[in-house]
Amino acid sequence: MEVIRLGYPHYKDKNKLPATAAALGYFDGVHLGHQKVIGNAMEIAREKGLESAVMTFYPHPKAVLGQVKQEVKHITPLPEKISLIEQLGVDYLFIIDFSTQFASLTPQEFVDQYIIGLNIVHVSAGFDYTYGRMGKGTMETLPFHSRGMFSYATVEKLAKDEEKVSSTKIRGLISNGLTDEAKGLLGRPYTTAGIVAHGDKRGRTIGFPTANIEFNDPYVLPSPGVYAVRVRIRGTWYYGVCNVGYRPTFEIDQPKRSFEVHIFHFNDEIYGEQATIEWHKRLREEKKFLGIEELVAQISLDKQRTAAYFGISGD
Ligand SMILES: Cc1cc2nc3c(=O)[nH]c(=O)nc-3n(C[C@H](O)[C@H](O)[C@H](O)COP(=O)(O)O)c2cc1C
Ligand SMILES: Nc1ncnc2c1ncn2[C@@H]1O[C@H](COP(=O)(O)OP(=O)(O)OP(=O)(O)O)[C@@H](O)[C@H]1O
Repeated sequence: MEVIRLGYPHYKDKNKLPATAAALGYFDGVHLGHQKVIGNAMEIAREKGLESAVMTFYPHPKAVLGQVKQEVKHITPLPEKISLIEQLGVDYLFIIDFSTQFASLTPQEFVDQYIIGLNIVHVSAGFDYTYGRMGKGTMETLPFHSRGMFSYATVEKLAKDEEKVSSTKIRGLISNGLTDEAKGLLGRPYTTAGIVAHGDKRGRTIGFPTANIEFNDPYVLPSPGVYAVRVRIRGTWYYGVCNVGYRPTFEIDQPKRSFEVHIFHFNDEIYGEQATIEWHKRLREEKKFLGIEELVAQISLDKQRTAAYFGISGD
């Protein structure tokens, strides 16, 4: 897949770009609804003998337009979005630098400069796609703005339990601990990539060594609790059980949520290495135990439940 980054204005010569069928949207999460839209563009590309493309934006429009104060939390920070779109088999990815100048283009200017001007000859987008200043352009206005220069397909809503599959919905599920439901809308388990940091080394003393994972990318993170997970280290997936939270039993008053995974059948020294957590099922809330013995008994149970969930041996 060729990645083409563009600003505003852009200086691409339309005649040097292949004719593409492109899917348009922000695509955080590359969820099943997004896959339907991208799949539609790829199918039409095949039928019409075009290259397939996706057009997305960076950073998030809400961050640029000042609708959210903090950094926008993502299901898939940009590198992961790129890799997932590539895995779908898309030929070209246009990433437009979303600036206030770009956002102030009228719908017609956006269409002229970023659709017709990029040699996109077919557009696939969802029923609720909007474009141009204040999102004034919609799939109803697209025929008018197209000037007859490209074809278009409106992809119908993909819903689950009568609710639209959306990035917003999935972010809500993850931050409420419903990672198994998020899996059903993403079409794959939710993953977050981080680095193994030094913890307090208390885990070893209680018989359950843990890897303390720090996430530097702006991920939506699961709520406090204990989760059945898989962890990828040096290219190998392991099963594990992860505690998310503040470890109230130790009354350490830590301000930051920690992510500690006890990895099954694993003893290597991995500080500073990359670790990707694949979030499966939340098993329980994080609790304050009266003593270490109670905590240890509970962690043994958590391990057993995790093993049962994955259908593996619990030793
Ligand atoms: C599966 C699992 C469940 C845990 N559940 C809790 C809990 O409910 N409450 C709590 O205070 N700590 C809980 N812990 C966190 C332990 O307190 C933590 O692993 C210990 O403090 C070691 O941390 P350290 O290696 O950073 O020193 C859990 C840890 C694991 C691995
Ligand atoms: N469930 C869905 N069914 C059909 N099309 C969808 C669906 N979800 C998104 N799309 C389309 O996919 C493209 C990307 O959408 P967008 O990035 O806005 O995702 P979203 O999940 O709708 O996000 P948000 O929750 O922020 O509204 C758009 O063309 C949009 O219309």
